[in-house]
Amino acid sequence: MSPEQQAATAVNPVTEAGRMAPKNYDAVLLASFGGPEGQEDVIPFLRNVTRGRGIPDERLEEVSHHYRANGGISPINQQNRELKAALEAELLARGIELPVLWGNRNWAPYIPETLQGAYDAGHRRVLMLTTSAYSCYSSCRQYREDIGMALTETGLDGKLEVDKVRQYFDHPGFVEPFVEGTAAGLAEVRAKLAAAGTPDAPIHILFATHSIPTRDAEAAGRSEGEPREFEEGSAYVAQHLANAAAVIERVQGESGLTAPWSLVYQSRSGAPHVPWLEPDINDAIEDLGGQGVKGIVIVPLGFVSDHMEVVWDLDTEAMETCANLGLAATRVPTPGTHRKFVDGLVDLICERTVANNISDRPAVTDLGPWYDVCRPGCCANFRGEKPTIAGADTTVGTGHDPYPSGTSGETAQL
Ligand SMILES: CC1=C(CCC(=O)O)c2cc3nc(cc4[nH]c(cc5[nH]c(cc1n2)c(C)c5CCC(=O)O)c(CCC(=O)O)c4C)C(CCC(=O)O)=C3C
Ligand SMILES: [Fe+2]
Repeated sequence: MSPEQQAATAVNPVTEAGRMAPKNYDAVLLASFGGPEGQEDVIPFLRNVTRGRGIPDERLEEVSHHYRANGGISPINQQNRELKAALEAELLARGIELPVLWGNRNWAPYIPETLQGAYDAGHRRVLMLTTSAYSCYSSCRQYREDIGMALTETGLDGKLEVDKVRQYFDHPGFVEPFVEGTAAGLAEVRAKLAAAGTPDAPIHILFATHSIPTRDAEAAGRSEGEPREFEEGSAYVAQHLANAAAVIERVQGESGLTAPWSLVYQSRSGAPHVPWLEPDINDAIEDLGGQGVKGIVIVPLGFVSDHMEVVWDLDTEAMETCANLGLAATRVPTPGTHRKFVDGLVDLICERTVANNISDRPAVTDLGPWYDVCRPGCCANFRGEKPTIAGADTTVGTGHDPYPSGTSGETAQL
């Protein structure tokens, strides 16, 4: 460990394994992407999303139609209101007194306003839970930066402590809804093929996730100077592959159903000359059709709720590709507010809290359980470093942690 890292762990109660000792949090922050709630919101929302990200205007124009076709409304905000209510209900049922606050990256309620409101209401120690399960810049570091910048902007750095729940891609609460959905999806497509008089026709399972630039994929979940190697050179890809294999194994074990599978990508953005993860789901469907596959089960393994990227890119576009090729197809639900997912998220909160602490940290792949505190340099932002929380090398949020290393914070005063 470098002297800098040693200094960082001396002020952060973080163990070697990237764990943070349980604390007495006084609020949970449900942090999400945000989405437009009417036609007049579409363009301002897209500007917020793409600020400084080098997305061509043609792509924005195209994406605006996805929202416009839905009345200018993204389903994501309502889904988060429902998730917030479900989390509150489960916390209450377990007798845990933690309010759930909600803040978004790209639309109201915005994260800085939520944090200011939290502070004004007397909260001092907040645990952030995001609606992103995997490791990459967009799904992990960007949220850490959003908090880092919000604390700096509001002048709350050093006054309000914010930590983050680990990336939960392989938590059973996230995975099990996909297991149920995939088993049901396989049965459904098999039944459709049987009804068409081809009961034994081949089916293929496509695990779908968001494409990201290959440079971001390579930097995902990677610590500076760390020897850990990931499949296909990317923690983002490796996490999806391992999770898909875990889903397949469980589906077979529980239902006896199985089919060949592959990991595919969707929602590619950015300039055409910049390489992003491939293959695109629509290209994959065409290839499979050409190889004689007759049924497709789409599992949106990269996503937490049935938001626009799911209802447009999968339910509209990918399903249309299947229909054009005469393939029987279905799209499996995302975890959304599935009982097991909500329970799992509350378990993840309990991993971090002194009251109702859960010391067992389940993970269905051998990549996890992922880190509570990101290692130095993890998921690099190639456009320049920003203040971040929840990293071993960060200087905001927990950088001002008043607890000595390894203590629970139970008796500490703020
Ligand atoms: C990995 C990942 C997730 C999964 C993790 C997670 O769930 O968070 C995700 C989710 C989402 N992405 C969403 C929407 C958009 N993403 C965009 C652009 C981008 N996404 C990227 C990555 C991801 N995105 C990237 C690398 C870009 C390029 C710009 C940049 O480098 O930052 C754009 C701009 C237009 C375009 O280029 O498509 C939009 C509108 C919505 C909201 C949907 C709704 O409204 O219901 C959600 C949940
Ligand atoms: Fe996105």
